Amino acid sequence: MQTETQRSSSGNTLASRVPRLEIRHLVRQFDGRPVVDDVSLSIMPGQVTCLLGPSGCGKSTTLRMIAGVEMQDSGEIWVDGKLICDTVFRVPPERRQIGLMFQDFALFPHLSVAGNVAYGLRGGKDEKRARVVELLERVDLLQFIDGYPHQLSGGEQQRVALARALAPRPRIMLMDEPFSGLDNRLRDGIRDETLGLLKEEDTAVLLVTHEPEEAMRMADEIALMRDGRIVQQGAPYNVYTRPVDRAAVSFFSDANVLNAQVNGALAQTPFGQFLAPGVPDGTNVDIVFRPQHVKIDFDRAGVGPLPTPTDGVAARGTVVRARFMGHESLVEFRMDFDDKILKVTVPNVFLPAEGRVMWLTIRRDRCFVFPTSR
Ligand SMILES: Nc1ncnc2c1ncn2[C@@H]1O[C@H](COP(=O)(O)OP(=O)(O)OP(=O)(O)O)[C@@H](O)[C@H]1O
Repeated sequence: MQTETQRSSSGNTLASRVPRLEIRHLVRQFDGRPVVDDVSLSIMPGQVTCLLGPSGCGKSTTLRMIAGVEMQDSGEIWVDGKLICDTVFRVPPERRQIGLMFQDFALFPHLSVAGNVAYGLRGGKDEKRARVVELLERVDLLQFIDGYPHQLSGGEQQRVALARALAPRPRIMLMDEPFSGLDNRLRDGIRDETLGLLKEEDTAVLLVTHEPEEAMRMADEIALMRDGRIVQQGAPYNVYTRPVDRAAVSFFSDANVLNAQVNGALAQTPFGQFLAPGVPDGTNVDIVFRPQHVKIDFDRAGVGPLPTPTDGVAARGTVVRARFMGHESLVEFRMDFDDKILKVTVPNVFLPAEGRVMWLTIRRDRCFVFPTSR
């Protein structure tokens, strides 16, 4: 039975609350191994969700099931409140109104730019031509309308591919590492341009990437995937600042780890005590913090800074290496208390000499305490 929401015309408030794309409990196994394991997510019109995770975690397989070129073992795919695929019913890929943009976007070499963009379009000649012109104008390539792919640079070809994917006004765009073939200089501009166009068209976007920076730059929401499962989902800021576990911290940046044991809901370390509320006595925990959240202080005749509530106790270390990284400096310390290396980043240029003794404190509000999983 149709719901009120499904019947309402697109654009009104009722319809806009229905996810453009919703996948429910998708599972896909290969050789008895689940590579996509109970994945669910929903994306609203005009929203960009990034499926982010390391190589082999099941991102592309998820995308292929949504596109309809791979069948799930179980689970459902819904578009605009209508079921398009479960294990018995299946709308074929060409009728799903889903656009695809992959890394090897392969324009047809024998077709002109106009021919490429018009490829998936239906309708009369004039109507098609008007849409091609409109899109080439928007990607700023109208002057190449009668040119051929081999006459264009990589970035220009990518923009033609974007115009081709957008031409039939797909409701959903699936993108699999679409920018990884481009050099850094071009990439940022094309990413922003692509995002602008997709938002204007109110397309729901699922972008697959293994690069956290790309996900942070593009996504309204990040779904962090590992071993076939979504382990965390939310706005980039939340995923970055409230990671679910140690691996989630490390996926976004370098991470330092202190090991400690909990006693009376406190973990005792050379940097002072850390709260571990609700963690039973005797539990081993990892105290995880990013290099940018360590403060460096000078040694004053063997004495460091006094303890403070925000930064805890200072611990002493010796510089083993300092490197200028462009917008920051990375300094590595060998700590007196365990002989292990801690990484610290400092804005701009800070390059203390190797062998110099200094004192480190950690911003306690930026530390994460997780039970050790080993
Ligand atoms: N047709 C297939 N037959 C057997 N195994 C497969 C098949 N397709 C994918 N796999 C396996 O499933 C796992 C997930 O692959 P998938 O391509 O979805 O990962 P991914 O996260 O997209 O990785 P990448 O970022 O490297 O593309 C991998 O171990 C892969 O080898």
